[in-house]
Amino acid sequence: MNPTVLAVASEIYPLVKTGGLADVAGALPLALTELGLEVKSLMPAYRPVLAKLGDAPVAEVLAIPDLFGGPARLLATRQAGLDLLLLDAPHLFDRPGGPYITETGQDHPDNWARFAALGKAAALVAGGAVEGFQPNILHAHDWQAGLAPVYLAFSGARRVKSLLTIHNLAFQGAFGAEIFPKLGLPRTAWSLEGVEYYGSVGFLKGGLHAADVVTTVSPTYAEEILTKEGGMGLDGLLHGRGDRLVGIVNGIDTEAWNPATDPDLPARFTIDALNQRGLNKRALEAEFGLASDDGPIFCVVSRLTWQKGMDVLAEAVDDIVASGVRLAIFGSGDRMIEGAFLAAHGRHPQRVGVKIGYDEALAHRIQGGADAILIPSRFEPCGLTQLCGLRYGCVPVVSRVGGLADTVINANYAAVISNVATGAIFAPVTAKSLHDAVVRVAELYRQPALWQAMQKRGMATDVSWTASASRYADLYRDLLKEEAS
Ligand SMILES: Nc1ncnc2c1ncn2[C@@H]1O[C@H](COP(=O)(O)OP(=O)(O)O[C@H]2O[C@H](CO)[C@@H](O)[C@H](O)[C@H]2O)[C@@H](O)[C@H]1O
Repeated sequence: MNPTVLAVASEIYPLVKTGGLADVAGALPLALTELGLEVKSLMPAYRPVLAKLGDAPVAEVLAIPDLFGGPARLLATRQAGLDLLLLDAPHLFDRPGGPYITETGQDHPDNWARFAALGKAAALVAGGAVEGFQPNILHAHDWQAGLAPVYLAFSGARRVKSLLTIHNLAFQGAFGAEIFPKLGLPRTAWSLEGVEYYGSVGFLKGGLHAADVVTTVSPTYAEEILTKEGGMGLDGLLHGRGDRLVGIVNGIDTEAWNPATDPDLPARFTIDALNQRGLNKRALEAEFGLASDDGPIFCVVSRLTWQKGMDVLAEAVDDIVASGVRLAIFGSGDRMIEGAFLAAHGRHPQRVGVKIGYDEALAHRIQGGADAILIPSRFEPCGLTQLCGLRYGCVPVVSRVGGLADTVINANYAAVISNVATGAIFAPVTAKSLHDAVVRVAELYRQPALWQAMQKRGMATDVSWTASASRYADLYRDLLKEEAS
């Protein structure tokens, strides 16, 4: 049986994005479609999403008279090659602020209802509520879609198999027990096998139990979340899933991230015309106000948070500068960390360039001009920026965690002499070991033949979705076979 997939996510690039989840939810369906699968993606019709639709034809395909306190409908449309179902529920989604937080940075107080509504709508679609579309696979992403497999399981629609993908176990969607009666789930769902989680309602927890298969975004992260340190309280449950927990690394959209055609780059380049990259580096120096010299520029494109180890980088900045390299730091997040980087810029105006903000085009210009990208994450389910770095000849320097360890080949002695290294891996995540890694990589940079070979190997690495999308398709097929047998 060919899989027909309903993908459910709270953010999808290019419609709305707060992080890597949106990239995956935007790119995986396209890769699956290339493999011949039918995929529709369900997401909330946030105010800016509706504003972005422009002239695209939109059809109402389902009316839901009361969905958590107001009327809702599903709108079918196409955007950026994606077949979309938008959950239009104005009382939940037509408001200012981001997908999860208000304009003043607080969680929307009714997030439980907003994302329960997403899960409920997904189960309705899986149950055949949209004429002409009967999925046999429901693929939910992260806690915001965590209740989709739960509603599905309790709806009795056993013909549809479900997967839940964990993009980040740190976000679990836990809410007070008082919301349970409002979820419309049977009483039996208030249990260890249901949504009950240490006396509260756990959206992710419920989904991890209810889904037929749980996946996460790299094999190493799939192992890490089985440990006490990495499991964030869910390791016991995940252990219980046995071989129903699978790690599949992410890819990136290699059309959007193509240095040969990238409209955002001052100079486009290829493996065979790598010297063109130098123009981007000069432009980057100018953009970040860095002194021009023949040493390397290490960059950051990241949420500036504890997860990403950005506080550790802030601690290491002075030593890194003392070793002769320059830094171009871009991102936003934790105010303290932003402040620490701005202060470092104050101390070393021409050695540390800092920009606070969010800008896709600038992310491309940085990856296309810097020599190396620093990713000192404390944990990293997969990571996408190291994949972009590989593709753009921006050598990744990463901590040995999660998907970072799975996608970069460390330039240790053996890897260097056998010509397989694509970057550098360090551990533990401390200022000292990060600094040591920077020094080690800067030494490699000073050996141009070796360095260029490493850049080229990175650029030749397959970071597309092709292989991973096939693995998801195989998983779907295996699940459907179980159903048939
Ligand atoms: N200031 C800025 N301006 C422009 N673009 C910026 C930016 N800061 C970050 N980005 C972009 O946002 C994305 C972030 O990707 P990450 O893999 O770091 O995801 P994140 O930690 O959000 O998500 C979680 O989900 C993803 C997807 O599964 C996992 O890879 C990851 O490990 C997990 O933590 C990248 O596309 C990056 O280029």
